[in-house]
Amino acid sequence: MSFFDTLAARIDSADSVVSVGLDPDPAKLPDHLADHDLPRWAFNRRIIDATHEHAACYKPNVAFYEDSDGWRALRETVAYAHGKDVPVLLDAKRADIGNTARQYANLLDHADAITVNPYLGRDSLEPFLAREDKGIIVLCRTSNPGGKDFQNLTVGNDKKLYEYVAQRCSEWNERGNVGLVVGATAPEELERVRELVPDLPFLVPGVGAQGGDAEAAVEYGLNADGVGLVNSSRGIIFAGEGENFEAAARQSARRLKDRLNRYRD
Ligand SMILES: O=C(O)c1cc(=O)[nH]c(=O)n1[C@@H]1O[C@H](COP(=O)(O)O)[C@@H](O)[C@H]1O
Repeated sequence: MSFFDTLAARIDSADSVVSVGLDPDPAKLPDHLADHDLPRWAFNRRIIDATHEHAACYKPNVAFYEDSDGWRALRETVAYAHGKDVPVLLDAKRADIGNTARQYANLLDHADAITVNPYLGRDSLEPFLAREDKGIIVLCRTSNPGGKDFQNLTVGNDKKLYEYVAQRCSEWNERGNVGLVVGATAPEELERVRELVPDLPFLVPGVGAQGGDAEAAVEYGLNADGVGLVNSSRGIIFAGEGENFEAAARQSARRLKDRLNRYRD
């Protein structure tokens, strides 16, 4: 089964397009988890318990796990999410020259989908694109303020770089496994990318802590089949503090789900 078929089924069963970002910043973890063998895993387990019924997907960003305990915490987290029937999108933003990219693509042995960056070109993505059953989600127009520095430059005669990226990715979607990252903080670009590539599912980060446009995220982030994801990380996992942080996370995930569902067909 392809990643997007799995995701479509999950969106349907959870009635949700919420991607819960698992970015367990060690500086923000509740004190009572500090003595745990793997505090990030202890935190994620509680977050997953609290939010899984509202989650279409979990999106751990590997930046929060790139140390020896972190990789262990990530492995436990992925297995636990799968145990709740929720797919996992590894936010790694990788790509490199061919032989290195082949190694990076092995990350997909541990997850259902991955984010990659397109700036080294087609061959740098090929080892990822070859994984037919996995989702390959390519950065197109990112949500950060500097997203416009390069991505909005006009290249060639009349197109923005992010527009080229969208069109190339659509051509590279020979196996039906490609999606795009387009931030909710750039609603005009989001609308434009949807116009250019009507069929690709988008991962739309930037709602919640970054203040992006939730309505645009749903209107343009989902394809005609209603497949796509709207991610919030800090806005959900750090909604509360202290011993009862899970309750606030649950409420925040449910609220985001309900809010986004108001804009779904
Ligand atoms: O690829 C991403 O997920 C991503 C792309 C982008 O343009 N902007 C963006 O914020 N993200 C990621 O989405 C998450 C957003 O986190 P919050 O701002 O806490 O909701 C982080 O893991 C970011 O790295």
